[in-house]
Amino acid sequence: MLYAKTPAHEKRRAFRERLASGELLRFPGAFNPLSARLIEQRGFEGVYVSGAVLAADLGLPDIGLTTLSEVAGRGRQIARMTELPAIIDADTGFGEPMNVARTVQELEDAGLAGLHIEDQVNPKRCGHLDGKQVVDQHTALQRIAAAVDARRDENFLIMARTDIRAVEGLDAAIDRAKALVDAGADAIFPEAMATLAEFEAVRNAVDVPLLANMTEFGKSDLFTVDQLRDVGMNLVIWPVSLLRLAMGSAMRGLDELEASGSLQTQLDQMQHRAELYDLVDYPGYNHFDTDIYNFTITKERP
Ligand SMILES: C[C@](O)(C(=O)O)[C@H](CC(=O)O)C(=O)O
Ligand SMILES: [Mg+2]
Repeated sequence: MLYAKTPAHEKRRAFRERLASGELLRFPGAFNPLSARLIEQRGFEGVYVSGAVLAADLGLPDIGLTTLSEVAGRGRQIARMTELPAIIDADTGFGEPMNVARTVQELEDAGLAGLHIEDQVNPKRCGHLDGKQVVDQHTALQRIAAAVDARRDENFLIMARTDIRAVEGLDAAIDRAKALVDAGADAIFPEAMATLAEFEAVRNAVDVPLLANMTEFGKSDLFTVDQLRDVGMNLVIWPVSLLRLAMGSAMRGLDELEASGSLQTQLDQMQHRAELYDLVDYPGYNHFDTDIYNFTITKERP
């Protein structure tokens, strides 16, 4: 009801404990607060808040146009809806190391369980596109050191993402991952790995938890959870997938509506009113006022 009950520090503590166990935790990307609830209801271990989705939601490309306030605001709306830990994409940290420090504190205050900061230059781009550029190692490490220094909850996860694989190759990615860990990163997000063997090579090089990005239409094949577990990954995200599914479904629905003038044939594609009301916990509001939930909804689709 209303919001999740688990306080942020407790979500972070439990998240760190699970991460330390070495298991693979699955974090689909929530494209809005309601979808975070769905991710929880469907049995996943956490929620990812994607920068690409945040930008796309506003009709913007993913090139660093969104502001820290927008990102923190959306992160807060999503994190408070679920008992699960939510980790958020902080892009390049919104500027210089001092901006990174402020970013960490804002996102901590917003109730997130952690974030990732990447080593791209500004303007950044999706990690699965060609033509990326990364900052020098010193700058990349400064960003992470500033992030680690700024957090107030030691369980707030500071993950370093490196985009260097697509620019300078796997050896450079391994070197940078090691340096980022030495700078204090709690976890590494090796972006745009081409094969499972590449994930495995990073696994063999560092001891901290590793994240695999299973974004569609990118540089990585869509490996299964079992395959990623076998090569020692600890977190997997499907950052934009729910938005892609929802928008694909919306496109087909609109085409049908435009063509036939009715959505009657689409009902079985839709979340039923009863499912929606269950997700937003209508019955729970009787706690305040028993006049609120005093109706029944038939679950059959006409
Ligand atoms: C993970 C990512 O940073 C995101 O913003 O969700 C993107 C995803 C995408 O654009 O497909 C990325 O750079 O991989
Ligand atoms: Mg991103």
